[in-house]
Amino acid sequence: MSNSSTVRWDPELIRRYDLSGPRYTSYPTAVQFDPLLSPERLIEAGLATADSDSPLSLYVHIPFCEHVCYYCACNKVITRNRNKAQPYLDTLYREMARSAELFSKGRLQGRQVDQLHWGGGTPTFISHGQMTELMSALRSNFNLRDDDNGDYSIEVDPREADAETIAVLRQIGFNRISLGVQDLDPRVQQAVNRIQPLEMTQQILESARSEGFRSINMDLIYGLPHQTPESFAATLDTVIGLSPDRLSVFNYAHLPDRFRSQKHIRAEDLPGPDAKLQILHDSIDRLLEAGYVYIGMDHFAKPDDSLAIAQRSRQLHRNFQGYTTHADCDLVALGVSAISQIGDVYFQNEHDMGAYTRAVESRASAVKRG
Ligand SMILES: C=Cc1c2[nH]c(c1C)Cc1[nH]c(c(CCC(=O)O)c1C)Cc1[nH]c(c(C)c1CCC(=O)O)Cc1[nH]c(c(C)c1C=C)C2
Ligand SMILES: C[C@H]1O[C@@H](n2cnc3c(N)ncnc32)[C@H](O)[C@@H]1O
Ligand code: MET
Ligand code: SF4
Repeated sequence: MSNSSTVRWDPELIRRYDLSGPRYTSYPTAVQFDPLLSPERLIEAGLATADSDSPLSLYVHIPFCEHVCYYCACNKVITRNRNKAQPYLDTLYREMARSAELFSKGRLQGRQVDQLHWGGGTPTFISHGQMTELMSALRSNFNLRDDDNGDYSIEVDPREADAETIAVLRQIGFNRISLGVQDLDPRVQQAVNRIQPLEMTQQILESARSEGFRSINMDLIYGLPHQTPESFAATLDTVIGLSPDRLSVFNYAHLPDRFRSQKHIRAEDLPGPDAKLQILHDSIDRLLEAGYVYIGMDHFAKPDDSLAIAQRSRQLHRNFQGYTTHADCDLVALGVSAISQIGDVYFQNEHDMGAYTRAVESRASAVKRG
């Protein structure tokens, strides 16, 4: 789409593609990984094609959540035991030192980190002290910017943060934030086990604004149990009233055999394909009317947001994490199940916490396949 003020809408086309296929959320799809290459050979191949001048993008995965949201398809560990965080961080530090040595030392010395993202799970599950220490460790291993000109973002669950958390995040160097909202309807929230009153989201949003975060994103999901075109329109109107800089509106992927907690969601409570299509259609119309620009896939942004500006100047790029204004970065990803991209090669870390920990303990790397 070159001209962002309108979206061409072709119901025929949509029906034709209303099939299950490999999901776009995960490019490359699993089949494109080659399990036969050893991790060492992979890393060599990536290093051989890596560009020594290109900036770096860093991703850190923090998998813990205190409560399970039934719909969730993310790689996470549900626990109330905060003592689990430190051993994981210790493993992460070990992996980090090795990754820095491989990808930011020697020939690749000093590559500037233009993009940093902490995702999860719930990154704010760890304590303020642990977050501060994690950022310091990243700074001492990689060349982080200190001029606030990088895109340094974090996923925040409003139920797991307060004004002080937001202040700490800003202080340690984050300038973008993404809030998980999903749906504001109490009935939907109940059905997905995620009770999050509007006031909670509002408070975190206000804190983020007053701390000077330059971009605030919110995640919504359509297709959740008990949603109707009317109920989702109400959620969307309230969200538009909150005026986030960006909005992600994800299509709920219901795969209960793969994501066990989705078995708590009854198929008969889900909106049917027609209702879902109506919700999507209404949402796009409503967002365009409210002045948002359609970036592509699930993403919308205000016209003055860097993604929208990049789209107009044709500088918009997509990697497997989503849209980005950074074309040329190699991506170094740390943590359980994280995926890196160095030169022409993708690497995936061990998915399972035990396997990840053992791999880092024995060889300081958890790359499983690429
Ligand atoms: C942070 C949350 C999410 C991530 N992925 C999804 C969410 C909500 C969505 C998702 N990811 C996968 C599926 C399954 C679909 C299927 O066809 O089976 C769904 C609904 C699987 C998946 N995700 C990634 C890969 C490579 C795969 C397929 C391979 C596999 O089975 O392991 C990559 C990936 N997942 C997330 C991110 C941020 C990401 C890329 C960096 C998290
Ligand atoms: C990272 C974001 O992924 C979205 N998310 C989590 N699980 C699913 C799913 N099964 N289908 C679609 N989106 C999902 C949430 O909106 C979360 O905030
Ligand atoms: N766990 C956070 C939330 O649900 C971030 C998005 S989901 C990985 O709000
Ligand atoms: S949506 Fe976020 S908070 Fe909920 S289970 Fe998934 S990762 Fe955890």
